Amino acid sequence: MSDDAIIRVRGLVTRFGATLVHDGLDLDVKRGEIIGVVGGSGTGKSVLLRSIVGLLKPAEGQIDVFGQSVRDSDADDYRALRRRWGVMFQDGALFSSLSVRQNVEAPMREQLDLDDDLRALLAGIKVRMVGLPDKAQDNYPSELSGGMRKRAGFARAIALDPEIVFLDEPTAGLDPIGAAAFDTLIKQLQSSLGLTVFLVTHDLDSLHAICDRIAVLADKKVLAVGTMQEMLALDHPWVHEYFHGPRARAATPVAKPKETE
Ligand SMILES: Nc1ncnc2c1ncn2[C@@H]1O[C@H](COP(=O)(O)OP(=O)(O)OP(=O)(O)O)[C@@H](O)[C@H]1O
Repeated sequence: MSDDAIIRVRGLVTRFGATLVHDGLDLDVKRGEIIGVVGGSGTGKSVLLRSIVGLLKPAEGQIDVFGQSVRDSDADDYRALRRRWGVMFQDGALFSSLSVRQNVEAPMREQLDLDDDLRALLAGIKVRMVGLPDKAQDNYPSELSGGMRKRAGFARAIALDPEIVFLDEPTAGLDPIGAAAFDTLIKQLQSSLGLTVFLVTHDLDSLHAICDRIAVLADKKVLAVGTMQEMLALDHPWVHEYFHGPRARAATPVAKPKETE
C-alpha cells in the first residue's frame, strides 16, 4: 500500500437492489498520477467514480479522499472536500440552458464569493486553458461540437483549481484525432497544474498515451492495478483479451518483436 494515496478505497460494497456491483473493492490512487480505470461494460467504473465523489452511498466500505472519509463528512466538510476536486461526467454533462461561461461559473457561484467581473474573468481563463476559442464562452452547449462540449466540461471541472479531476470517458464519441488531442490536453493540464487524474475509459490509446497506472475492474473488484507492462503480463481471460486483442494491438504504439520459437 502506498502512503501517498490521495484516494483510498477499502472494502467497497455497492448494491442496487439485488444487483451487486462491487464486492470488497480496494483501490489506492497516488497523488499526481493519471490512473486509468478500465473494465467491461457494467462492471461499475462510473459507479465507483460517483461513490468516491460522494454521489452514491455504498452499502459497506471506506472511502477516504485527502485522508478524510467522504461518507462520514458532515455537510460543511463535504463542501470543503468537493472544492478540492472537479468532475467531468460523460458527455460533459453541461447545463443546456447556460452558456459555456455560465457553466464554468456555476461551481464558482456555489463555492466562491466573487464579484461578477472577476468570476467572468476567471471563467474565461479556464475556457482558454482547455483550448476553446474566446468566442465559445458565449455559445450554448447545443451550438458546440462534441469535442468542444467535452472541453467545456473539462473547463468546468477545473473551475475551482482542483487537486483531483475525475473524468468519465472523456474521449468517448470523439474521432481519433479529437481523442488524441483531448489526451494531450489532459496530460498537459495534469503536469502543469500538478493534478491527480482519475480517468474512466475504454480508450486503449489513452491508456498507452497518458496513464501512469491502470486499474482493471472485473469480478466486482479491482482485479489488478499497475503499469501497462504489468497489465500485459496478467493471466486473466478478460484482461488478456482486452490488452492483447485486435484493438489493443492497433493501439500499441510500438510493435513488440515477435517471440521466436
Ligand atoms: N442509479 C442506479 N440505479 C440502479 N442501477 C444502477 C445505477 N447506476 C448504475 N447502476 C448499475 O450498476 C452497474 C454498473 O454501472 P456503471 O455505469 O458503473 O458501469 P460502467 O462500468 O461504467 O459501464 P460502461 O462502461 O458501460 O459505462 C450496471 O449494472 C448499472 O446498470
